[in-house]
Amino acid sequence: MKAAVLVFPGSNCDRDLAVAFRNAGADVTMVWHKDSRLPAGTDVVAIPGGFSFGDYLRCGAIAARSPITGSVVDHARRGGYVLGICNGFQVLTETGLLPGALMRNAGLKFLCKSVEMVVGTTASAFTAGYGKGQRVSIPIAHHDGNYVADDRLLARLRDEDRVAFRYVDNPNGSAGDIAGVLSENRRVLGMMPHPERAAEPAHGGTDGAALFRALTGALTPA
Ligand SMILES: NC(=O)CC[C@H](N)C(=O)O
Repeated sequence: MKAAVLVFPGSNCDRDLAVAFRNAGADVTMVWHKDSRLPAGTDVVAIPGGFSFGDYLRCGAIAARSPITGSVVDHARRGGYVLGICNGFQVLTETGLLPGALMRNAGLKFLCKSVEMVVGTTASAFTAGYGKGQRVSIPIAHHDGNYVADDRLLARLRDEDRVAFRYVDNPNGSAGDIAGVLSENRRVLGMMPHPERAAEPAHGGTDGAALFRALTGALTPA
């Protein structure tokens, strides 16, 4: 399975994300945002956390207009997989690949801690390694993680079983306690918590590793 990890000026979780994918058995290529094409045969595009372009304008807004992003949108429209974590989730809402928006945390503070989440659905290549309703503990580190969606969108996400993760104790004001959402075809996932920061025992927790294992396993030919 081939993963392309994007790197923007200000990305700071790109190498951790690459390590998590490699440990799961993926073949990883780092891709600078000024490239306009993804490596041939890319199965998954991974958009890492950080502060792309210093979070100017809105988090992820400038990265959503980088040369590589057009190829990411094409990849997703062709049915390719995309994983956006934290700033990556913000980029995905800014491109329109995922609905809703990420606004300032309700408490207006940067939050950096581990949070409990519940797995909302196992019906995706990202979440198939968990049990439905399973509780996982994964770190967050953001100031704009407040997921905003109107009632219609919330009902739609719920009816289509697209809420991948929910906070147990909502840290940032997110609508519907949503911590991660899937696209309509279930191949694009955006999530605020960082599974790559809970992927090996030295991190203090390994609940994030199942995501990388499940995704890599699902896309690796037998
Ligand atoms: N860790 C991150 O990706 C941070 C995301 C974003 N820049 C924020 O603080 O909201």
